Amino acid sequence: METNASTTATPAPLSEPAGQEIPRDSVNAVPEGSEAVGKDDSDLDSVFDELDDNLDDFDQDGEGDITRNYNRQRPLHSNLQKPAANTFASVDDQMAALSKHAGKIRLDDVKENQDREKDKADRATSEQVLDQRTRMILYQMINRGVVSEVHGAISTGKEANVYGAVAYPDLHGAAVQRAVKVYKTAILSFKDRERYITGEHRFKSGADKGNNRKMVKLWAEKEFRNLRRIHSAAIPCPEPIQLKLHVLVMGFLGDRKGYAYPRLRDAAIGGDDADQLWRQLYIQLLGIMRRLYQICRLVHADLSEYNILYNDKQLYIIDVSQSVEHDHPRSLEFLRMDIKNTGDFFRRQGVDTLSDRTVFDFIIQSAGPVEEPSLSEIIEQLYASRKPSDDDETAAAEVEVDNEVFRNQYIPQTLEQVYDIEKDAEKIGEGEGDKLVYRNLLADQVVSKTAAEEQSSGDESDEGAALDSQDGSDDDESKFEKGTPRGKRFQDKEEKKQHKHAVKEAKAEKRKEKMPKHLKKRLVSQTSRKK
Ligand SMILES: Nc1ncnc2c1ncn2[C@@H]1O[C@H](COP(=O)(O)OP(=O)(O)OP(=O)(O)O)[C@@H](O)[C@H]1O
Ligand SMILES: [Mg+2]
Repeated sequence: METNASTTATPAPLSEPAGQEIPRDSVNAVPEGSEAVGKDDSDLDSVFDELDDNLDDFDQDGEGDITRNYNRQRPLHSNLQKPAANTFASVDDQMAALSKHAGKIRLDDVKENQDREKDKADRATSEQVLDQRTRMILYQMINRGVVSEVHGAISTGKEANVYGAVAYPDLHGAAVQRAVKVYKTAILSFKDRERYITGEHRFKSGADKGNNRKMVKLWAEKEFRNLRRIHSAAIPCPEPIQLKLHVLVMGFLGDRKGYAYPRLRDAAIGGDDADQLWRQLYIQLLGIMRRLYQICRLVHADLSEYNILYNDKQLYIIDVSQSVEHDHPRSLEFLRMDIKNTGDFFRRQGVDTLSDRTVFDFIIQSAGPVEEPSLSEIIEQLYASRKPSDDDETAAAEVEVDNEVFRNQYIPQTLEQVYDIEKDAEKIGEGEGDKLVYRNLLADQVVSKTAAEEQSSGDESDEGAALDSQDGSDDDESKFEKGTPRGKRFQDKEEKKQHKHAVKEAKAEKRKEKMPKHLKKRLVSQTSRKK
């Protein structure tokens, strides 16, 4: 049956079925460090190593509709490869069969965004731009109906190209736009990206620096998983649709004609109420950042006006391949960078921004709401509680100074990294724990697990599961306000306020006397080590 030697050498099919962990170390039959693409058939084995999962692929992430639609659509694809035939076909045969889709990849069909400068050189045929493996993956996706046609590049970047695509998920339905992100496999810039992977528990096996192709696959995987989480948390972002090696298909953020929404940087926001809208968008973004952190347990780590798309008063988060878990050893540092970059941008638009420190605390503080409109209300309260200054200029200068200090402050991520534990412990003992930059991470703040964490804990194996936190923010808060009686008895506002005040005072009193257990433990062990 198998006449072709290269097929005999094909490794056992590695499937990436629906909603399951994507294998971290899936082995491609690619020699280490090999970058030449399409040299021989064995090089394409990894593309064809999932021959029998044609239909399963559609069922990921609760994409049951797509499966149904696809099945309904099957008669249309009269010349579809049958899974059984597929399984035994040689790579050559499959390539020949799939190549019939060549005409459906028309990269010269570029939808240019008026605001985006696009070089003529970007327009190119798929043969010139896409390597053979990428083309095969796209043909396979076309064969399976994930996309029907791939059009021109929406963006050509250093690390990835994003193409517009069209799909017909419904038999007689309208076309839907999709975006296909193709990571470039022969790039060096991925090398600096290791810092995002190292320390990430989801990628314990780490990055194999010797093999760019594996590295790039890891990035695509990371982006796909992060998108799933973010999308499940109902944070506006592209819907993750399918991943195959270094090719990621996602929902298209743009209009029906195939024009992508502009990046926030290019958004045409003008008119009389522009200032108000910019402020509104700033507040919206702070809420998104908090939700990312608290619900998705992620820090974007490359958040800026370049990785946010804008349409109709709504921000969309994109480009999340480098996003890290909040227990990543450098996540707080990345968060601080995100706060700085986005804050700088909004300040340039004339928005009166909060200080970086205030934003940082707002994002990482586990207590408090994670849903709108409560999020925006809290932010307004943060504005209202700012120290009054004589004039705007003084206020801005003060914020600038505080930002500088904050940006240069050392942020310990774990107690292991606390620079001078004795001194910090003393501060806490003297009731000055509030001055510590990591105060929101101390045991008395992170009471046990937060509601958000409870909701999302264990979702590693079920990333697609809804990280549902839609229930009222009051409920969320109640979980944090340990010991705060709620209900009718406290409905009276004044009484409630007094009670809150009393609890706060009692807590402060307690803090004065009590050193957090883990700090104490560490102190004790340190002292005993010294002896
Ligand atoms: N789902 C999408 N819908 C519409 N446009 C998209 C989508 N995803 C990405 N884009 C467009 O493609 C551009 C690049 O995407 P992205 O930021 O994810 O890639 P990148 O990793 O930054 O690539 P590079 O760093 O190589 O430029 C975005 O600025 C955006 O204009
Ligand atoms: Mg980007």
